[in-house]
Amino acid sequence: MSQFVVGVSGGIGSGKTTVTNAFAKLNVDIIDADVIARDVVAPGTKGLRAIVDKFGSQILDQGQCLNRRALREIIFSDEQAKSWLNELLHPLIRQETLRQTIDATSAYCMLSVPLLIENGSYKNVDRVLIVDVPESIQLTRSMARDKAEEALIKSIMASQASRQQRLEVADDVIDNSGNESELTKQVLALHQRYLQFANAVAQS
Ligand SMILES: CC(C)(COP(=O)(O)OP(=O)(O)OC[C@H]1O[C@@H](n2cnc3c(N)ncnc32)[C@H](O)[C@@H]1O)[C@@H](O)C(=O)NCCC(=O)NCCS
Ligand SMILES: Nc1ncnc2c1ncn2[C@@H]1O[C@H](COP(=O)(O)OP(=O)(O)OP(=O)(O)O)[C@@H](O)[C@H]1O
Repeated sequence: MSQFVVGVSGGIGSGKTTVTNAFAKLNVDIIDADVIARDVVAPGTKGLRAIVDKFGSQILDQGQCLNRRALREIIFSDEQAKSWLNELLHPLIRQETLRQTIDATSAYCMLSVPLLIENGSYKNVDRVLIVDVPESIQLTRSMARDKAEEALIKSIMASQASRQQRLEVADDVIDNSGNESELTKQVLALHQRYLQFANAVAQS
């Protein structure tokens, strides 16, 4: 198991995946809750069976996989449906996240969790890294990436912690309002810092 765990979070479209991809290039093991959230509803899983029982087979696409866009539109306009989905998936995601964290072998590893603040899991990591951009950038980048309506992205943002709440628990902040080369500089500096922390823990 890695000696040191950095929890990474940020609102929708802030750049978590872009940031963790940059750390992965430096051979840091990444455990990504969004990726795990997809695995636990893959065809044949009990997660997908429960979703089909609840919403009917119209929630599947033609290839019998989960139609994620359709489910996204349901849960971010129906509070009860969102709570139901969270209660189904969050324990499954937590269990698999823990398993992958134990398996990580890099000097330090990164746990990328969109809801790190909301679900309290920031208390279980050694350090909290927040990827920060103004809300206007979250909105434009998410809309461009997902070809989504402004109202949908705004309703997802409203269901997440605020920028202020995230910054309050941050140990480190990446400002991702600039271009990718400005991002890379910040990643390289933090990588050196995290290696030092991991070494200090290993020697203690
Ligand atoms: C609703 C789903 C099917 C939409 O899938 P889609 O491929 O369109 O989006 P994706 O999974 O890439 O999520 C995009 C972003 O939406 C936000 N988001 C997703 N789920 C939630 C949630 N339950 N609450 C608040 N924000 C969320 C996060 O910022 C996430 O990074 C999917 O997000 C999902 O299964 N959500 C429930 C599980 C969950 O809470 N995942 C995120 C935290 S682990
Ligand atoms: N510095 C940047 N400049 C321009 N575009 C960027 C930058 N960083 C990220 N992006 C783009 O913004 C979009 C959102 O980034 P990314 O997918 O990494 O965010 P995320 O936090 O993982 O999002 P989500 O919460 O929705 O999973 C992507 O299309 C990405 O390519």
